[in-house]
Amino acid sequence: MATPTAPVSPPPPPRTPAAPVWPASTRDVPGGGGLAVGGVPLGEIADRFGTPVYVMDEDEVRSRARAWRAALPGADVAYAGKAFLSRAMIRWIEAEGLSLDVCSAGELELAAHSGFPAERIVLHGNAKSPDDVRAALRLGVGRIVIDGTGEIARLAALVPPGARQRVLLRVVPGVSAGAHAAVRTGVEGQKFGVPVAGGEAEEAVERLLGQPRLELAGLHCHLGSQIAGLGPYVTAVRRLVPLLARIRDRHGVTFPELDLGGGFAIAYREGDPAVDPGTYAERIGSELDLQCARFGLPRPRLTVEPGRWIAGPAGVALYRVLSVKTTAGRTFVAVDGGMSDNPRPALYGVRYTVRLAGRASAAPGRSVTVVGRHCEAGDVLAEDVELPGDLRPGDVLAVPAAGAYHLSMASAYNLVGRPPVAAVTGGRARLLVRRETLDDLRSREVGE
Ligand SMILES: Cc1ncc(COP(=O)(O)O)c(C=O)c1O
Ligand SMILES: N[C@@H](CCCC[NH3+])C(=O)O
Repeated sequence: MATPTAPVSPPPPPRTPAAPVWPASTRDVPGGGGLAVGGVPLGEIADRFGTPVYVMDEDEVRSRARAWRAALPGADVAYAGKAFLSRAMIRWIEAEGLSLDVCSAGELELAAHSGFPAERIVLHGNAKSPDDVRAALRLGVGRIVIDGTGEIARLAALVPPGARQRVLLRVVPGVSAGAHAAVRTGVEGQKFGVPVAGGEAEEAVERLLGQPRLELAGLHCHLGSQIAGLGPYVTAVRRLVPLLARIRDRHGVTFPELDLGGGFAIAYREGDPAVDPGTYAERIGSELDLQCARFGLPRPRLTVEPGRWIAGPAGVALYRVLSVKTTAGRTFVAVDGGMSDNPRPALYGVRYTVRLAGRASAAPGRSVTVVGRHCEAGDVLAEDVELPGDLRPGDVLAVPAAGAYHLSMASAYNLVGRPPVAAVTGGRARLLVRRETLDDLRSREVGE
C-alpha cells in the first residue's frame, strides 16, 4: 500500500517585504527622554509648538523622492500633492527633480507661488472647475489629464488661438486594487476616467485627436491607493499597451507618454507590506518592454505619481493625553486630536500604531485603545495597542506614518482648529504651517 503523502499546498505568493513604520532617523533619546526624529526630541517639539502637531522629517521626504527617481531613471516621477502639500514640501519636491500632480486651482496656485515650474505640473480632476482650468492655462501647466469625453471640447474652447495644451487621457483598465472600496479607481462603475472596455476610451481618443488646440501625449491610469502588490500594475500594462496598438493601427498615432499613476502602499503597522520602487521598476519596466515589443510599439516614457509613499512615512503626529479611563473592562486613552486631523480611521477603518514619545517608561505594558476628542464613538486612532501602564494625562504620544492624507483631509470638526506642521532636519525643528486658531475660525463668521 502506498504511503499516504501529505497534501501539497501551492507555494505562498511572494510577499512584499515589510517596511519600516517610523522615519529612518527615529532614535531613543538617551537618559529616558523618549523618542527623537531628525535629531529633535519629540517631547521638545510638543512643548515648543503645542499639540497636536505634525512633524515632517525633511530628509525622509527627500530620500523617498530620490528613491523613485533612482529606481526609474529617465521616467517622470510626479509627487501627488493631495497627500500633503505645503510651501516647503513643494520646494523639497522641486529640488529633488520631481514633477507635481495637483487636482485643484488651490494646489496649483500654492505650487506656482512657491516657485514650482508650471511645465512640471500635471492637473487632474474628475470635475475640474472653470477656475481650475483657467488657472492651469494661465500658469501654463505641462499636462492636463482629461477625465471624461464631455471635458474635451470645453477645455479646447478655453485654449487661446495659436496655443496647444498637452493632455493625457485617463482610462479605466478594469483592474480592482486598493485598500478600501472608496479608493479603488481602476474599475468601471466609479466616477474617474473612461473605460477601456466597450470602446469608450477609443472614442475619447478619436475626439481628442480631432482637437487642434489639444495635443494628446498619451494615456493615464490610476488604479487606486495603498496597493501592496504589483500584480494590478502588470495587468494595467497588459491592457493599456494593446489599446495603444489599436490607436496606432486606427489613427497612425504613437504616443510618447504613459502615466501609470500612484497608489504605492506603505506600512502603517509593524509587519505591513509596502511597495519597493526598485522592484516596481524592474517588474513594470520589463512588462512594458515585453508588451511594447509584442505590439511593435516604441516604449513610451513612463510617469508614476507616488503620493502616500513619499509623504506618509516621513510624518509623525504628536498628541497629548487628555484622559485615561477604564470602562466596561476597556482602557481608553483620549488624546487632544483625532478625526478632525486624521479622518482615515473613520473613513477606511485604518488602525495605527502608537508609542509613548515624550519620556521613557519601565512600567509593564497594558493593552489600551487610543481615541480622539471628537463627538463620535468611531473616533478611534489605535485599538488594542500596548502602552506603558503608567500612562497619564500630559504624556506625549506619537503616531507614525502620519504624513499623507491626514492634514490634507483635516476638517474643522468641533471647531478645534487644524494642527501646525513642523519640519525636522539635522537636529533642528522649524515651523512650516502654523496652527489654525479659534480666531481664524471665528473670522469666517460674517453674518447673523
Ligand atoms: C490621479 C492620482 N494620482 C496619484 C495619486 C496618489 O496616490 P497615492 O498617494 O496612493 O500614491 C492619486 C490618489 O490616489 C490620484 O488620484
Ligand atoms: N485619501 C485616501 C487615499 C485616496 C487617494 C486620493 N486619490 C487615504 O487616506 O488613504
